[in-house]
Amino acid sequence: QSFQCMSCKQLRTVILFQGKTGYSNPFSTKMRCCNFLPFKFSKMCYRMKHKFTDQKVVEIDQHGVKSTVKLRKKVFALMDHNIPDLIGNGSGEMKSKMNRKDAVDDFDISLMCRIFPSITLGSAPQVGLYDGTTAYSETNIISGTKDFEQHLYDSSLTSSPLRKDDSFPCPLTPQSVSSIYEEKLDQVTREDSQKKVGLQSQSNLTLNELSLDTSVNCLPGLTKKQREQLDNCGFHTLRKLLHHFPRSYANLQNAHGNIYDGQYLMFVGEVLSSRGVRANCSISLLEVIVGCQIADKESDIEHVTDKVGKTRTVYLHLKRFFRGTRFTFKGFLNSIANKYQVRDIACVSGKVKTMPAKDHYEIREFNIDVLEDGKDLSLCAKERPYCIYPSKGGLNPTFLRDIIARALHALPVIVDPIPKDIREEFGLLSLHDAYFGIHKPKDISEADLARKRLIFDEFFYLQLGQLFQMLEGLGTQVEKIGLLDKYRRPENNTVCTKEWSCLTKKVLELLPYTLTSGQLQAVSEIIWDLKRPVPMNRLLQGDVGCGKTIVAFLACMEVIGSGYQAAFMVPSELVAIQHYEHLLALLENLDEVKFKPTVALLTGSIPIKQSRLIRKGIQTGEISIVIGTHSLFADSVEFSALRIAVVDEQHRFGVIQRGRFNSKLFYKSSISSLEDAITDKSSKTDDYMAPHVLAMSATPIPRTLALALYGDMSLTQITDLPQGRIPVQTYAIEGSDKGFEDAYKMMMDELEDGGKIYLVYPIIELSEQLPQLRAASADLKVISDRFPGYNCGLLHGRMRSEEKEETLGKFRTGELNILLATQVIEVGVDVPDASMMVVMNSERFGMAQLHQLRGRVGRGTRQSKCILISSTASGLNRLKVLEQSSDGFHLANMDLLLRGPGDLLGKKQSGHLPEFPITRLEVDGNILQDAHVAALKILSASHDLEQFPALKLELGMRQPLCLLGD
Ligand SMILES: Nc1ncnc2c1ncn2[C@@H]1O[C@H](COP(=O)(O)OP(=O)(O)OP(=O)(O)O)[C@@H](O)[C@H]1O
Repeated sequence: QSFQCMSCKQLRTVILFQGKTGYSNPFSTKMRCCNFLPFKFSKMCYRMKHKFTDQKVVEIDQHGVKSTVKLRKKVFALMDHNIPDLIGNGSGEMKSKMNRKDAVDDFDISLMCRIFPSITLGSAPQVGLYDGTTAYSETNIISGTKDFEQHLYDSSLTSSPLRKDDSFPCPLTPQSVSSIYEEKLDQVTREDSQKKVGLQSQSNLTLNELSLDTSVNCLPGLTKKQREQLDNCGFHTLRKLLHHFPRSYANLQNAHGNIYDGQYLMFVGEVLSSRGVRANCSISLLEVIVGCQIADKESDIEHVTDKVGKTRTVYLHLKRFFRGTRFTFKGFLNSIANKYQVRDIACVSGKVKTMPAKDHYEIREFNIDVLEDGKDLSLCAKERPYCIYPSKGGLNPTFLRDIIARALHALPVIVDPIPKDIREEFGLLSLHDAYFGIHKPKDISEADLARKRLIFDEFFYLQLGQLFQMLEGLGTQVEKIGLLDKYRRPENNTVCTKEWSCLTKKVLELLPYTLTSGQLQAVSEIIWDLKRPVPMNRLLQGDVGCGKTIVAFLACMEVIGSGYQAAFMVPSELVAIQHYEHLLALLENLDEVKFKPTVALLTGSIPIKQSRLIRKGIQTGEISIVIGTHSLFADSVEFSALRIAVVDEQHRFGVIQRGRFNSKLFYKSSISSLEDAITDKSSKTDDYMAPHVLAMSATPIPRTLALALYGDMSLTQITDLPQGRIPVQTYAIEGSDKGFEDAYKMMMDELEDGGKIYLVYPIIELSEQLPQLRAASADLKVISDRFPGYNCGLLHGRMRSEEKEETLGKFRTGELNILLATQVIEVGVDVPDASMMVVMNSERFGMAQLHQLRGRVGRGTRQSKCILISSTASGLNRLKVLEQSSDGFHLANMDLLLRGPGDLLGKKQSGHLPEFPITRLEVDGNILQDAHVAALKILSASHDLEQFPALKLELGMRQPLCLLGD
């Protein structure tokens, strides 16, 4: 394509050059120039009637095109000459056409001019970069109905099954298309469903073909672009689409009567205006005004549309602000404003704020959904929930709603892998009905039932997967039946004290206190498990200081009493040493030497020679219980007859690691030397069994969460505290000068009263980056000076193990009165007479962490105090919750309700939490129990799920988490 004296190629080069070098934003301009401008210009060159263009180009050409400078000049010349003149010199007709929106023929130069800001239109000021680009951005947004209508229209020209009659093609309005489509689809679906029922009962093949995992491509009317977009957003299958659940349901009659400031309300009304306004150079605003008819009284709601009851109109001013220069361009403002057209019927929800004018309300944080069947205002009078979908990956909710509706229609009726009798027993909808109920509920109770069914599924497959995996790991049918039996009747799973081993009973007698009923129950449950030929996998939960350690010790004694070994793993060396000493002290009083188990300590800092000896002792069976840190995992540690592995503070080790003990199988070859001294040999028949695992957690988490997270484990909770414990008095104070003075005064009172104080710091050394944080070592002198006559010590993670132990020992014996420490003391440190804790910069700690820290005091019978100093006022509110309760379970439940499971468990731990797209663990816990029972029923009927092929298939599709470790 050439243009007289200047070839099209030359022209393109010129424009590209200009694009590359001439604009202030070269990147975006370059892209636009490359893609768009040359094409448009080449088209322009065709227009021979533009004589002026002709003339100019000839004139420009005389400059020659050899040097770059000349080339640039040429372009500028081209650009600087008014383009309307260029294209329409002498053609007033053309100019007037350009002003008429619909008159733009094959070449829209005005649009091009608006896109490229340096092209000026006459003497008009330059226009914004995004101005006029609405049309482009809009075409980028997938518009389901539009494309589908197009498809319908196209297919109507061919012999489409959806074609209504022979009068096609005719001008189709969106409404007519929509209704034709619905009508036809309903008809087709009904027929299809009937066919499918028959087919499904005939062959399995059909069942697979019609499964939920059919590709979305099976949906009618999808364009190629839509398919791609669905694919990019992860909607590959019908299941994926149907599992895009509504975010909420709009109750179409929510707002009525008086409306007050701050209420969260839902309205349905008509869009009266929508505009995008540029407030200043960097702030813009979208304002949509919606007029809604609301009933004056609740009883009048039904008559909103028939106007029988008393109604009034309220005006909602929806305002959304945008900050940033790029949001102030006209194109952007037009595009956002055009999303809502006058007379659209929209469902609006948000927090209302009264405006000075009567019945006018402002909503700044709002959701607005244009109703697809919005023309029917009578919707307002129907008790009909309206699904509000979240958008995903750029797909707008309206399109998603439409496509989900199509997926529903394509859904086979018999799609449910859960047997009918199980559904009936637990009052569940069929899966088909559940999908309809959740996406197209007739009323909210139907949506509720549907939700229940889908939540049930989430729990059920998780439980089924976990139990199935456990059963797979067992060798014999007897073991499998035993395991299922255990889960089925947990209340019977206890062994009374009389039946405990002699060693356990003797240790129990040595205790300076009596066990609480929670502790007794826990030991009985664990011993019941230990007596079984199936490896135990149990989680022992309890609040800080409830006495879990002794429960675990007794469990260890039980297996040692039967001639086996025990391993006790803790998260820090400090705690390992403490437990070691505690156990030695306890066993010291054991009279009969033959009963006395050999206790060893194995941590990373034990000299190599000594640790070699210990490992040998473990291997030969001389050592019956070893307490240590993660070094117990090392491959070099081989047990002679490991029967129980206690994993303390399991959240620190993660879920997978505990499985590693399973590889340390019991070997019969070398039998413990203790064996001869033992009388109880009851359970020594099973030679190659993985050890029992008892995991302990001092971070109480609600039962539902624990079951979801550790579904493969039995759960024991100690909910009581030893007698005489007085709740710790907690004070949250601001770290002002006065706050510190108050804290120091309380500390002085405590010291004078004979108490011991922990001072907890977030860091060891002062940090330049975080000057607001107080540091332990920097404060040592300050505190020593402040409390003359009292000894202060320092404890932190960078100290060597012996130093730490020495310091803690001094604090324990009372040589030190104040211990300045970091979080090292958070877990397991037990100094029963420590009576006060002051936490500096408490806002830096999580709630669970603070509760743990606080648990270091109040472990004796003395009234203890905990002062939480916050350096920010905002952090103080959060800390106030701790002031009100010292019950870990209560705090965990509160936390779960307020923050959800992710925040409660923390990033690392919640990573192990299975995904629950619809379940809210904080409120749906009750369904978990049903799901658990149902899973047991299924597995009891068929251990390998062979009788339930559909269930097995579904289980495979859902890929439950492997929680058992390696
Ligand atoms: N039944 C009881 N009566 C009185 N004191 C008890 C009882 N059980 C345990 N204790 C004592 O309570 C203190 C706390 O026990 P332990 O260290 O076992 O708690 P814990 O549950 O492990 O707490 P943490 O998770 O904070 O370590 C210990 O000093 C222990 O000796």
